[in-house]
Amino acid sequence: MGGDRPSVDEGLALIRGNVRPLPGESVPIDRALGRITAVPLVAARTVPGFRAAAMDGFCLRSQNVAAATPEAPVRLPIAARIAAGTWPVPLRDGSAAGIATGAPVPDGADAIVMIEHSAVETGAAYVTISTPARPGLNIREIGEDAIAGQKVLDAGHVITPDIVAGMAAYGIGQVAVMWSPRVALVVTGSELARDGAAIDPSAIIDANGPMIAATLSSVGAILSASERVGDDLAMLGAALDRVCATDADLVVTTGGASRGDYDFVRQALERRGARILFHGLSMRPGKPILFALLADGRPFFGLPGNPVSACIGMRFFVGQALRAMLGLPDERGLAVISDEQGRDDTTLFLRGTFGRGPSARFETPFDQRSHILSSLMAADHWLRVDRSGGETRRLAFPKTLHFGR
Ligand SMILES: Nc1nc2c(c(=O)[nH]1)N[C@H]1C(S)=C(S)[C@@H](COP(=O)(O)OP(=O)(O)OC[C@H]3O[C@@H](n4cnc5c(N)ncnc54)[C@H](O)[C@@H]3O)O[C@H]1N2
Ligand code: MOO
Repeated sequence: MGGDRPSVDEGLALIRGNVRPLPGESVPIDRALGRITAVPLVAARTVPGFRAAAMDGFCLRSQNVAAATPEAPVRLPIAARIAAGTWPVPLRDGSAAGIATGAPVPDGADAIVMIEHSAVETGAAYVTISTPARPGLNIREIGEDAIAGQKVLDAGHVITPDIVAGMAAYGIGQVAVMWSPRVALVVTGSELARDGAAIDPSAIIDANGPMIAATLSSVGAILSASERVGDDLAMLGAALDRVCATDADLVVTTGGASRGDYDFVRQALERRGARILFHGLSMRPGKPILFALLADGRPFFGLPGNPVSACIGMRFFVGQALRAMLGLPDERGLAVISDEQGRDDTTLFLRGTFGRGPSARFETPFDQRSHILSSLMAADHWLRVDRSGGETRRLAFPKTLHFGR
């Protein structure tokens, strides 16, 4: 491969610029978890919808207890007991009503004194209040969380359990989400066996296929078609034709991305009229990655066969395409302090971990070769190091692809 490969940032920009967002669809709230909001969420209800008690205690008029102290408590008749889920009658001046957290505050009351600052007399007809209260004390005001019609979340958010809680509270029963991307996969390699059963001595077990399937499922994308082929141009071409005939939004291969005698991915693509946007990026590992648009415009990734390189391809580059499809912004790493010096004009992706010591340095004590999966399993973050023009940038990324913020 030539020495004039695009940089990682140029590659990411090419992906962003050539992958269109998918359409949206409407789903009920109980099927929304993990999906991505396609439009801003708007509250259907005002919350709180009424003035509500924030504490268990007594609602009253603050003026009536202005002089209350533990030494000189104020005695008030108990006019009612108000439970949550009931609608109270107005409170008469000079009286108090027992009230439960979440219950509507009656007209005429402007404060709630916590039960801890009260004593109910035998017979429960009177309460003594031993503290003054300011107007509004322990009352949740109407709409202080959200007003009906108000935007409560932007488009482009992964729906998490807390967002499900908000949607339920604000009366949003149905939500517009982005389609789940459908991905077709062709795993190439004559040496690949499916699992540990009776494999011949030169065979290895397919790691990339399961990794790709798992990555997709972890972000709510769908592995919609999957094939395995040996290193043979005709067989690869036929497999590509089959998966491209499906409704996949994106096609991925692993292996055969380099330039050896058995590396046919590029040839098979070119014969099918694909437009290669890059083949090789200035990075290590994962350098031979290929990104193309199929003749019909769908995006295609040829991931290198080395398992760590394939992981990087999925994590950062297929991940970028999925982000573009889902209307999500580019990912931003976290600037960290590390001893890694990088290499001029080559991005390094290093397996690492945040230091456990007080120095807060990012550490990279792992075997960084691209066939060593054990070190990738042990690491918890990627460190991306870019050095150019005397400047070094070090950014940490969570090891696993995710679309949260
Ligand atoms: N002369 C050159 N040789 C290589 C170059 C190069 O530039 N010039 N690049 C190296 C780099 S970097 C990488 S990465 C690999 C890319 O290889 P390919 O994409 O062509 O993949 P293969 O040759 O098929 O396999 C490479 C390696 O990975 C193993 N492999 C393949 N598929 C799987 C899988 N599904 N699960 C687990 N392991 C897999 C395969 O057995 C090989 O060991 O090329 C270098 N060579
Ligand atoms: O970059 Mo390859 O991806 O070194 O093994």
